[in-house]
Amino acid sequence: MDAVSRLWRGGAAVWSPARTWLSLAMGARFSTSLARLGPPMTRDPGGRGVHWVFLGCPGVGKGTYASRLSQLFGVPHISTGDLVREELASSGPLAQLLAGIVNHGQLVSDEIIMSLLIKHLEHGATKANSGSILDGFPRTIRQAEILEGVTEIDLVINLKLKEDALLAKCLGRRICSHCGGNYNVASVNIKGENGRPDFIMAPLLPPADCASKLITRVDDTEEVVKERLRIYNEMSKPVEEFYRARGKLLEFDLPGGIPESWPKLLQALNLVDHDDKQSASA
Ligand SMILES: Nc1ncnc2c1ncn2[C@@H]1O[C@H](COP(=O)(O)OP(=O)(O)O)[C@@H](O)[C@H]1O
Repeated sequence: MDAVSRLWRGGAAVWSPARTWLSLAMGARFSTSLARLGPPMTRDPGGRGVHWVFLGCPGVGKGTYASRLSQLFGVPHISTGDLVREELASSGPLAQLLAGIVNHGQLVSDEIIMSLLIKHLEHGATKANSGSILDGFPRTIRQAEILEGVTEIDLVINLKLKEDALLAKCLGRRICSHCGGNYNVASVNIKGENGRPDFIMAPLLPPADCASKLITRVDDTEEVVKERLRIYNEMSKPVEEFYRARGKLLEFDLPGGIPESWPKLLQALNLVDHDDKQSASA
């Protein structure tokens, strides 16, 4: 029996050690009651790091903003999409199975995602109570329930963009095969409707060193992106409601590219002073 099947053999008895692991690794605090959206920096006098989640459709920029915030707070950015791609690139036992799922825009099973997450946490990337910013997890109600059982999430940021912008952004996404840098060659310009301003997103072009080494994700084709969007609406949209009902969801409509959106996001999170201090000491 492989590790994933062993972990999940279908019953709570088998699942509970996995939950314990996850809770230890994520520094769970069952007793805290943080279901409010106050200024994040004043929320934690005890020194507990932020426990935040990024939700949003494919291509919305979860990775970009989660990574920036994790640097700001000094907590790990955990992207399940990255964990899946790492496993795919390895010659591990799951690689072939994952390729068939991811390359068709489907979701990996909750069981496999949990096993990848636990494997990542076991390798010590996240220290107890240090906090983390999760990106791309949870993506199903089941994942959200599991997470709720093991750690207290303080805030869930739901990034939003119009569907035509999402599609253009996914199709324009490029990664430097050498340094791993993320770029976007799409130039998005969508006419505003009903008196709304036009939506403009400038390309994020690579430096000369990376320009000849760009690759496109296999799942960033038009057909697969449309399927990922459909799956998001079916499986992941309910997760928004899950957190909305708990008073933890912060909706954030991206006003444009990173230069316009980042300062507005910091404002929405009440983090402007914090970023100023960090920039000043950089
Ligand atoms: N929490 C998850 N549950 C199930 N599948 C996941 C999860 N996170 C990532 N994946 C798989 O990895 C792929 C890439 O994830 P990600 O990089 O987060 O993509 P996206 O740009 O679609 O948000 C997804 O399409 C899905 O197949």
